[in-house]
Amino acid sequence: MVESRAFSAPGKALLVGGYLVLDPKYKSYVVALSARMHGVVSKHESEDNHTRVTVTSSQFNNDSWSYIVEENNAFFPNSVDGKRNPFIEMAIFNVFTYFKPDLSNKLDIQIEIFSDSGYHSQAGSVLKRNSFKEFSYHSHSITEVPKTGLGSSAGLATVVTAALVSVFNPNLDVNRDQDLTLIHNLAQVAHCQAQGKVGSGFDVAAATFGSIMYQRFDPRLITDLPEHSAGQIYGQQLRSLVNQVDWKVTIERVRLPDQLRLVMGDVNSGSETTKLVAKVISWYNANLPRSLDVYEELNCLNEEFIKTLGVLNSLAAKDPNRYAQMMEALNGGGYKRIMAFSELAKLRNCINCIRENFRLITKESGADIEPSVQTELLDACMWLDGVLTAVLPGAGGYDAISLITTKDADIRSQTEGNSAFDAVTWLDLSQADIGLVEENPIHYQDLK
Ligand SMILES: Nc1ncnc2c1ncn2[C@@H]1O[C@H](COP(=O)(O)OP(=O)(O)OP(=O)(O)O)[C@@H](O)[C@H]1O
Ligand SMILES: C[C@@](O)(CCOP(=O)(O)O)CC(=O)O
Repeated sequence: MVESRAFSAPGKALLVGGYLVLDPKYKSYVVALSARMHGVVSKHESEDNHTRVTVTSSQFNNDSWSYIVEENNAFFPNSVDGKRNPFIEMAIFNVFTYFKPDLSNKLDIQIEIFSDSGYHSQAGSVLKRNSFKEFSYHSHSITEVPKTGLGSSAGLATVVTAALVSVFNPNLDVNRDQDLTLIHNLAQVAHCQAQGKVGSGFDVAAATFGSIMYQRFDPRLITDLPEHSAGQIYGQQLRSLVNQVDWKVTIERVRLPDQLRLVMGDVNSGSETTKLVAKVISWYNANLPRSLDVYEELNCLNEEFIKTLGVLNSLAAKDPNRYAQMMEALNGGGYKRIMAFSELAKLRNCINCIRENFRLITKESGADIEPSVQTELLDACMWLDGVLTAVLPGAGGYDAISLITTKDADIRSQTEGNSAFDAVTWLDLSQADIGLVEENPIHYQDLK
């Protein structure tokens, strides 16, 4: 019998810290989501004289990417049919290079990818399920299906990395921090190289560790690695970076306060983060020192927001009566009653001021971080019963919006038939703080 293993990793919403988190000195707050990316891996003896890795994503018009990997080609994956996926390629390259496996017995490694519905707009998809899981099947390839911005590429890089690590280290245990750190470091390198070295890595960190307060590592750790073609030298430096170097990254596990939850709404559009980042960086550089003042102010607001969530968290445990009154106020108590609670007022004021600063950057940089249609939508959300805050997560723009609401808030029924919310599809997902987990491979069989 062929032995399989399966892993899954969550999507993310960066609630505060967008853009600033690209600089290691600023903190961000990332919520991991119930929408997850899954990878099921099996290892066979190769039937020809090659080691092969084939990754299939049958949900997307039977997409598949097949690579031959050889030591004498410095483990650089060579596409069998010219079809390429940079995230998969860089995960294969870095895991093989790290383990430097003896490939005299040729392997045939197969990885099946499954992604939960929240990652992509669902128009025209068909559900297939078994008694454990259900997934949406699309008639188009992965690059043609609109995404919601939950970090599918980070999830993919993380599960493919975990799957391959499990092939070369059968004792892999994702409940051990040391093993998680190995996967995190390798997946960061792979994702960063595949993405063109622009991201802060918060998405890979959340895919691995779950909901976190995140401060990034120095980007030079990865950009200073030698060219891939450097072969052995690349391998030595990669192993040293992954095993020995202190990344000086802050990853502290967090959770939203009790009785609060995250609601995400897809606006069916999507934004290109790399283009937004390029515009913001050029605005920042052209407007120093004023732009630094804007960032410093944003940072104070972000820190205040993160701190106040912590205060709410302890209040829920220490003073449950007052906490219950706060939840009641949010559930339709009206503006005055909500703002009478200093912690709630603080959280709302922080978000209002953060949004104001991003509208200023939007105007001055030309990057659509909070375009006016989204301003109207977020403002409309703030009037709904049960809503504490409404933000554009991450890079902003036209990716899904994020609300923090009470657990009793019924956003769907309050917005149904209201033209202010015509553009929004509420996603069927919530926060789920856990990062990478091992799954049962049987749960992915016989989907109908
Ligand atoms: N289920 C999947 N199967 C195979 N490849 C996938 C899958 N999901 C995502 N990908 C890869 O990730 C790419 C999308 O990554 P991209 O970084 O643009 O979006 P994202 O990570 O979902 O969103 P964001 O960066 O806004 O959080 C796809 O083009 C594809 O290469
Ligand atoms: C703009 C940025 O800070 C956040 C991007 O977030 P998202 O991928 O749009 O959710 C970039 C990054 O941190 O990688």
